[in-house]
Amino acid sequence: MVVGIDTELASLAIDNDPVNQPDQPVFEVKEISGKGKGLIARCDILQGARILCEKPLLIAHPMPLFSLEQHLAARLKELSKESQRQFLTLHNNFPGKFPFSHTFKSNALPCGPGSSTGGVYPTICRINHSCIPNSHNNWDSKSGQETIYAIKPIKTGEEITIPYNNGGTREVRQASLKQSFDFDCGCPGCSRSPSAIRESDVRRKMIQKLDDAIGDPSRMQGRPADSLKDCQSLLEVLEEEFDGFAGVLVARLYYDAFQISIAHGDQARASAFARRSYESRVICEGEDSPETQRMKLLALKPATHSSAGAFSQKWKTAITMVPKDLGGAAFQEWLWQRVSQHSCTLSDTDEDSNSSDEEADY
Ligand SMILES: C[S@@+](CC[C@H](N)C(=O)[O-])C[C@H]1O[C@@H](n2cnc3c(N)ncnc32)[C@H](O)[C@@H]1O
Repeated sequence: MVVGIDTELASLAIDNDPVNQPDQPVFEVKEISGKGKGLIARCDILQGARILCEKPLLIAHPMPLFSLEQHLAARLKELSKESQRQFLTLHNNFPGKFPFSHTFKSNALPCGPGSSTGGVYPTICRINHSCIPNSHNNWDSKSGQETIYAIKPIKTGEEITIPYNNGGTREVRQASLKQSFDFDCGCPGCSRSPSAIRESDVRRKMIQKLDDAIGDPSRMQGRPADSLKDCQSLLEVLEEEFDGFAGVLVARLYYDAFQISIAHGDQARASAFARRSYESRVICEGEDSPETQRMKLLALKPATHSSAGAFSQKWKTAITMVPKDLGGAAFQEWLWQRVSQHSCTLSDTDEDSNSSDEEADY
């Protein structure tokens, strides 16, 4: 059975409001062996719960060290005594000359993905890095705040962690953390046995390879079924490497699957992929984040996307064709149907770009 517009989604607003009361934080700041201070959960925290939300003490754009020192000194004077104390007691990896700049650099988080503007926060900057993080940090441009959401269930006593870098093999991650923050990562991912690290490195390389292939527009145009297959494979590798939900990486891959589908006219699957991206974003950033809301809108109206039908209409479906009565496994089968019809994988050689794609309406 198929039904019309997804009224369930239209009225859906997933509630993951703060678990955190000002007088009862769900974490405590503690000394952690080999890492300085860190945040430890004081109770079990549910996946998708908002752990913390803070305004920056200071923000700064990239500038030479000397100018940054002057800029920070001036801004610091404008802060309350308590905020000054909070900044001055943050970790400094490079003590000595330029204390304000080096404290800033040891702690700053980008104000949004890819932003060169950085911000420092009294408590969020106590959160240590993990290559297999259990939390996600996100800049909310509307409220001008950084938020931290639990992307996995966190047990009482467990450390709350976020990723400081973009991944890669252990060697690549260690080198980038050393260069940017001057520390040797001691997270669970980096402390695995040599054989487990080798296996992890193979997965990390596969993640990179699949990501590159998915982002290739000519492949998306000429061999969309293979691009979708790569999305499905990426999902599996991410789950294995990240011990379950891989956070925003999953939201992004569903958005890629959305784009592949909608560019070939498949509104039904595009809507279903956007919905999954929306649900993943809610876990990572909450219901009200702009990206979450964008995914929700695309799930409801996939044809409004700028690349709708841009490559072809050969997979054309109407949004009303999303099956409503299929259970988990059967829905999965329907969702990735175009993948299972085509056995080609990343390792296969390139063939005639359209040879594996059918001209059929579903
Ligand atoms: C933003 S601060 C985090 C809070 C810091 N631990 C503190 O005491 O305030 C970043 C610093 O914490 C330490 N750190 C963070 N993650 C770590 C990890 N995975 N392994 C070892 N040290 C880590 C490093 O010294 C790093 O430069």
